[in-house]
Amino acid sequence: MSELSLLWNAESVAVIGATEREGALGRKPVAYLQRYGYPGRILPINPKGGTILGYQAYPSVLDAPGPIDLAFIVVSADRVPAAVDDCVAAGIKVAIIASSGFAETGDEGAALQAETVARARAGGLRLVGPNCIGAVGFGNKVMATFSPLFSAEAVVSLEPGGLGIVSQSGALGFGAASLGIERGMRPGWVITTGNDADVSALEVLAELAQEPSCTGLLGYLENVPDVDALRSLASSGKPVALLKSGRSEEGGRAAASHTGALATDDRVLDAALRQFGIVRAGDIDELLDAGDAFTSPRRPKGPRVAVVTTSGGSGILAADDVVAQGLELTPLKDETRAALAEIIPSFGSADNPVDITAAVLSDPSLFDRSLDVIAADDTVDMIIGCFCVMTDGDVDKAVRALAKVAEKSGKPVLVSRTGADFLAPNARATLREAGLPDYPSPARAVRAAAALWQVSRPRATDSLAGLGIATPAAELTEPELKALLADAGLAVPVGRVVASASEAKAVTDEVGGTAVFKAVVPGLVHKTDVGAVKVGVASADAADAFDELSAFGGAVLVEELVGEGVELIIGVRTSDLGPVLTLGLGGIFTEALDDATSRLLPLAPGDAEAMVGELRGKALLDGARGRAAADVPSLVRTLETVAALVSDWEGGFELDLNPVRVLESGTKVLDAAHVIAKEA
Ligand SMILES: CC(=O)SCCNC(=O)CCNC(=O)[C@H](O)C(C)(C)COP(=O)(O)OP(=O)(O)OC[C@H]1O[C@@H](n2cnc3c(N)ncnc32)[C@H](O)[C@@H]1OP(=O)(O)O
Repeated sequence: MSELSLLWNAESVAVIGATEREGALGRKPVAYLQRYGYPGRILPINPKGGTILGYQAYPSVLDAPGPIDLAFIVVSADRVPAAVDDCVAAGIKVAIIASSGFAETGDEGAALQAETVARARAGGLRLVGPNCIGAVGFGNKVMATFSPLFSAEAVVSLEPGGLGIVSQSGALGFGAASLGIERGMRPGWVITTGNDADVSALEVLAELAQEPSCTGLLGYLENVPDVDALRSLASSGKPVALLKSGRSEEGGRAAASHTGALATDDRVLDAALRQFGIVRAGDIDELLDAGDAFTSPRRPKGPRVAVVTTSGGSGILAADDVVAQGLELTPLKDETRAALAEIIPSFGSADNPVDITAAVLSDPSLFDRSLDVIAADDTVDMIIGCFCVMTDGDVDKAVRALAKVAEKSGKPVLVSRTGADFLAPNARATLREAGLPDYPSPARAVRAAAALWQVSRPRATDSLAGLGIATPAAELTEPELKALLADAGLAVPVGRVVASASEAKAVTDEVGGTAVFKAVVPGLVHKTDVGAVKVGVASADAADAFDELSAFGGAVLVEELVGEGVELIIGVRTSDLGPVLTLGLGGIFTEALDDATSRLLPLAPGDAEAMVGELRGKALLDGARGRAAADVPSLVRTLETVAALVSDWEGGFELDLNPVRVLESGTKVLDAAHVIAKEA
């Protein structure tokens, strides 16, 4: 058992700063442990000793009978380091520091925090917090918190479930948990980690994921997550949704390259979470909605959705959302549609979204018959039932049919129910008991379905091999970089650096009589903007072009004029999460088009192909408007080669291949720049 799991398995809890003083935060953990019937030992710590809420109090953890599994520290910040020393001396392995007054307050608090963490680490004590509201493991009734949530009757009588909620923000964590409980969710754990000074929220999530009874995890993070911890969390196989604040920092980071502008840390996090099969929630509702979807044990085998509705309007809204969320609205098989046409009234629709109409209210068998046919269609991976105003009686009938079909088919069934609770006061409970996630709008139901697909889709685990080419020691000029790219197996234009006008003419003739001339000036990234590139120089003009570009003070590169194709950018930059590969459409116009996709490296098989597929303008590669199709397989190989090339490079660089031109046959890197980032 890892020490972190003591947060919910502790058989003894010391409350340092426990007091009987009414209203004091140090009273609450003792009162909650007592009220919830904590079966372990409760050890109030207070210099005055005596008894607190009937329990023997001790002046220090060193005076209390050991072993002590968990300490909850709730004394003023200046007293915390000494309390931590005592915990170390008493052999305690995990302490929660609820006290505020640390890094969140400024430099002095940060120093106090660093000192506290250093003492704990030296003594083998893990610290949760400071500036948090504690941790709760419902199963073992470990209520190490002062959150007022636990004084509510609804929570005292809560039967614990398998959902874990972990939040850096204490108030938000318990606030979200309270909203979840109000909906009927049954969390098993709520853990808050405050400043994440030692133990991070992500580490707690990864630890909870190891609990056999944990069925899903929701997290709120403020810090940029550690990529290895994310990977290990993802590899647990438990469904996870994360809400990460700080999106607005997007674009705030100054970047030397186009890739830097396209792959901001927030976008990289989006890409990483997608890659790892973790849901990124946009707000608290979405987080809880995903949590509700996770509680159903059924997982979709694919992204194809059938919408069944009694309301044409909500069916159409759901269909729009299915597409917007990247799911697929299955057209259904011919035989399914034919069978539905026999069942559904003529004013309904046997096409997806399937409208069984309000006639179902007088003939509930319509539910069973139509759902049976839909669920049996193997082009259907998930079913979303969209209903509007319903009474409890209507809900009962729908739920019976929906639960039966979910059970029989093993396919997830989600419900959108647009109508007030006062019309159907028992509906929420009925749906929850039947294991059917229930949402107030088609958009929220579909978003939850997308979350379910995100955590269920197969993920490649192997990664592609590296090429073993070492990090360039310094920023390379374009010809040097192209030579390195060519060594790695990438196609670059034929050509070379020339030393004289006559050599410039000779190379122009060698490459076909018309060439591209470029000034080679170290540090000059956007050459076209300053006239340092001449495209389509004829042999007769080679000498003049050479003289003109020599004026930039560097060497001159003469290259073949590469034919028409689709221009893209391929870039790699190191982010807080590690190296990230970005593919963007548009070459030099890529920032304006903002059509880009990223993956953390290393790539797994299939990733490069998926990236190409994610471009909104992918149709350009397929040969839009009568143009020849571009060589997509060669583009995929190019991406994989770039990923393999940089796999052994150390952090702190940006590599821009821009433009990369995909031809009818082959893909060529027309220009490339390598920048060593100022701050690695
Ligand atoms: C909101 C969010 O989302 S996250 C933020 C979460 N955290 C918070 O909100 C906490 C904010 N408040 C604080 O940080 C405060 O400093 C608190 C609540 C931790 C402590 O407040 P104070 O009452 O000033 O603490 P203080 O250190 O004086 O003592 C508390 C009790 O511990 C006792 N105590 C003092 N020293 C010790 C010690 N070394 N060991 C044990 N008990 C001690 C005190 O005697 C007192 O008990 P008493 O009232 O019976 O005499």
